[in-house]
Amino acid sequence: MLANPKRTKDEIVQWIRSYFESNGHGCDAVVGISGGKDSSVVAALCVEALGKERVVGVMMPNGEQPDLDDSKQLIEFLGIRYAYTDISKAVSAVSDQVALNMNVSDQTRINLPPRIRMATLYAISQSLPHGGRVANTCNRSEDYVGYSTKFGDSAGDFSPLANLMVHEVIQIGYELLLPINLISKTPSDGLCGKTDEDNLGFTYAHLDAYIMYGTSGIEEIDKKIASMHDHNLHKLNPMPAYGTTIF
Ligand SMILES: Nc1ncnc2c1ncn2[C@@H]1O[C@H](COP(=O)(O)OP(=O)(O)OC[C@H]2O[C@@H]([n+]3cccc(C(=O)O)c3)[C@H](O)[C@@H]2O)[C@@H](O)[C@H]1O
Ligand SMILES: Nc1ncnc2c1ncn2[C@@H]1O[C@H](COP(=O)(O)OP(=O)(O)OP(=O)(O)O)[C@@H](O)[C@H]1O
Repeated sequence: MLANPKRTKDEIVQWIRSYFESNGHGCDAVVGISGGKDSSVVAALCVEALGKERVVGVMMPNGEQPDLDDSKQLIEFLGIRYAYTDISKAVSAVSDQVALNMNVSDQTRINLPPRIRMATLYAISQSLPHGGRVANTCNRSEDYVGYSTKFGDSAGDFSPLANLMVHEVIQIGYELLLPINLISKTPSDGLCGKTDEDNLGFTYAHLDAYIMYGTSGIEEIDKKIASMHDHNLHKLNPMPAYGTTIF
């Protein structure tokens, strides 16, 4: 629990400002807007840091998206510029070509859309007149167990929420006065139709308790979290490389 959400919010806003001063002077922040709390909070933080003129929200439905109105609501609420790109043709083009060679696995079906979204965000970012920097919207809880697609939604140029657990992101959302329906929405990856908590097999409350206190209070869940953490650390660590790298 953040002791002082306003202070943390102000610190992140300042951090985003400094990031852009040294890494993207004059360019725009590009945020994929799913209509969930993470992208809503990231977009709002960028607006506070850079001004609404320098934030571009990108809606990327994979065909029909039942909660598209939530993305539109956020974009309207913040008054930011936006782009709309239906990724379904790109997703099926890649998957159809793979299918000519082998069976397309469920793992591929789940992770291809976030990777196409990543490519889309960079395509938009690099086409902006003043250039852009792509926001990563992952939070600490998701990162802890690797609940993201490697080089998909785990990618980005800067990551404002990487050190905030889910319940802390919600606190920041309230601090930013974002619409309650977006902040309190049940998290889902929008990929397989299940909620995050169904997929994970534990709640974010369990996960955040484990991160804070070393236990969720349930031994079986603790083992699962520890195992996911170990198995997915490769998503956060730099890519192993042969030899000694000199930069
Ligand atoms: N030990 C290791 N060292 C280095 N690399 C390793 C590795 N093990 C796998 N890999 C590589 O990583 C790949 C697997 O990683 P990845 O492609 O990410 O796939 P994976 O971890 O299997 O799946 C991603 C999970 O994240 C969930 N997700 C995705 C996107 C957004 C959200 C959300 O709600 O925010 C959730 C999704 O539902 C799914 O459960 C393997 O194919 C392999 O290339
Ligand atoms: N349909 C979409 N349109 C635009 N961006 C998307 C879309 N789906 C996912 N994204 C981007 O990928 C990130 C991860 O999305 P995901 O749906 O997996 O949920 P999440 O981690 O719970 O995030 P959020 O709370 O923002 O929904 C989002 O924060 C957003 O930036």
